[in-house]
Amino acid sequence: MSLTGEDLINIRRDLHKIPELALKEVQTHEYLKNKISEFPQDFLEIKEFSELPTALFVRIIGSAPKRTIGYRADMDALPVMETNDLYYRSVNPGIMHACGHDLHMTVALGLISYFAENQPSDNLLFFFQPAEEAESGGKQAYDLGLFSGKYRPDEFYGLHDNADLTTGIIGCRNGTLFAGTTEVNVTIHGMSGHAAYPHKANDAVVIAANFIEQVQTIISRSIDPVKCGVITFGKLEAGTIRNIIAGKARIEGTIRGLNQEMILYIRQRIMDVAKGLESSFNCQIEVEFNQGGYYPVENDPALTKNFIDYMQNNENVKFQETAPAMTGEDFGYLLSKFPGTMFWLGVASPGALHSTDFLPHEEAIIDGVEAFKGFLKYRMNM
Ligand SMILES: CC(=O)N[C@@H](CCC[C@H](N)C(=O)O)C(=O)O
Repeated sequence: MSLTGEDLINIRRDLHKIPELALKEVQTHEYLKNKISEFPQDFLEIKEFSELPTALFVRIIGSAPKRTIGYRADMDALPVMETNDLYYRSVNPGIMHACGHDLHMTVALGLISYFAENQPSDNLLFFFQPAEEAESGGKQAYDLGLFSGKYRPDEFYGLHDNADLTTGIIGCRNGTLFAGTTEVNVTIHGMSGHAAYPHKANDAVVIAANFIEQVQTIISRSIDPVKCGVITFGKLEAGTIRNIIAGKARIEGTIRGLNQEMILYIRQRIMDVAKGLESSFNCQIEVEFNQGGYYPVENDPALTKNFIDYMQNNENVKFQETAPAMTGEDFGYLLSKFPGTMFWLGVASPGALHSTDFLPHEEAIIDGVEAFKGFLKYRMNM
């Protein structure tokens, strides 16, 4: 029997309890494997990879395949301390499914359980992907050659939950759905000293403060206001105690733009600011950039038109055309290799994505399974 709505909610709660960080999704991997082993196995294959041990492929062999349709569900959680008071709250302190990947995996399990019983006509490939929030697990899988031979999708789909959309709404747009991102790490080398003798030291905290302020003016003063860019520094570390001037500061952040040109422009301006501060503060500033697989998410024109047409014309689906978002996704890398579509699923959470009180409405899981199952059947003429 394919999974019921109640089964799906229980699965999501099980997964919610055991969040794991990027590339450490060991328990999650085991949980998924065990659950999938309970489904009929007649035309189902599970594939694991020693090169990317927490990843999992589930292939469902079609009855008369014309293509392989891929579906990606990300597995990792975030270093966030959950504040929701739930019986199924995270049991791993300081780690939380604050981006809804527990829900993404559950939707995939709902689809697998259905097609394990109702053989699809095309082949289906479900990719449980480690490391979406960091470390570019999708890119790693591609670069390791995992998508070769029978595991090569002809078209690829992926879903992300959306805290601001009404529960169950499917949101999508043709063209760019998500921004490209680049991680930026900055190390400022000043000179430590006694708090009472600033003239004999070079205060890395003051330099960091200037760096952050000046870099933020790139967005407000250097880029065309009708184009989008974001720079967020989410982590800042410096110093040891109040009365020692810090000799070193470390800043970690993320740059976002809806195209590569914007990302490269922001990178260049950050380097300009760093150079200027090196000379005005007589210090050294190291800047590292890492884009990994976080390319802009570009939905394929023809496949996405087909997807939107189906969702708009299906009376059981609530569809909304959405604007581009500045969230990032390494599914952008996979969509640069395989044509496909990424879409949103509304979960109406009171807390935002990545916040300690993110709390998606679980009924959305059933809506997500039904909407995408319907689309797959339509796509396969079933
Ligand atoms: C959907 C989502 O929240 N994705 C993350 C992706 C992070 C990419 C990279 N590690 C970075 O920080 O730039 C996001 O923060 O948008």
